[in-house]
Amino acid sequence: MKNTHVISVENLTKVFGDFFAVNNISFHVAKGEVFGFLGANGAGKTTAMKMLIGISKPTSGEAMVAGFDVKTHPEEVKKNIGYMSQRFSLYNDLTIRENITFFGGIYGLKKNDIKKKSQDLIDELNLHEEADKLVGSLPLGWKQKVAFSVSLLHNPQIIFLDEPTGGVDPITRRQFWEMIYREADKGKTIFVTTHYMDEAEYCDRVSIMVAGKIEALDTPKNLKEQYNVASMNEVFLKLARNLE
Ligand SMILES: Nc1ncnc2c1ncn2[C@@H]1O[C@H](COP(=O)(O)OP(=O)(O)OP(=O)(O)O)[C@@H](O)[C@H]1O
Repeated sequence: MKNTHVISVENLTKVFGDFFAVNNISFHVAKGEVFGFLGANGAGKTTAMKMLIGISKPTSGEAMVAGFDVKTHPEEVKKNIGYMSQRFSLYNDLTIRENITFFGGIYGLKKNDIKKKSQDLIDELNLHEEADKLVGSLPLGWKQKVAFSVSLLHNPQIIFLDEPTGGVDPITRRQFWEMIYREADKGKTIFVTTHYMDEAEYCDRVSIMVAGKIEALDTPKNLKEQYNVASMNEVFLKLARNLE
């Protein structure tokens, strides 16, 4: 049963000057859940995510991530999570194998462990021909798949993905989501932001942020029923329109 909360957020708020970028949000995410974190541009998703990964101090409120308080134990939070941002890419001038070795070192893995993990990753992604090519020569979709695998090298409990598939073609996006499901099946928790509404349909639950607040949070099925529409895209549009 998915009943253990690995992310617990209570009244989390971030204020810049007198602007509430994140305004009193509360939610829980269960172990093994694929949790979609949606919102229009500027809704506050990245600001919220930065607090959850321990790199931005909340103005007020609480967040426990992987068993640690983001305010008092941000370093422990970082050790227990993986993070991949849309703009994070690997080093273009290193090969795939060199990137894995480099990031494995940063994550503090032992030499033998890095060797084994790089081989596993190359096998899993079927990258035998590309492993010793410069990452810069790979298509974006491949880079993002490798970046996702690299964010898992230190075996984190939770993986935060900030628009991981932005600009990636639909087939590669589908493959990326297959990777996400594989990790969720292994008990990893996935916290993912996306602008693609087909991807929102793949999440176990989805929250929708509007102007710093969570306006809706439920399974895609329940949200569609609640708003009496056929797709998550329409749910999203209804919520965004309500604001206007
Ligand atoms: N360091 C900062 N100082 C002042 N304002 C900020 C800062 N960081 C973010 N903001 C503002 O907070 C609001 C929310 O930004 P945020 O990046 O969290 O939105 P988002 O939902 O992630 O949007 P996007 O989908 O475009 O990434 C925006 O109005 C942004 O300008």
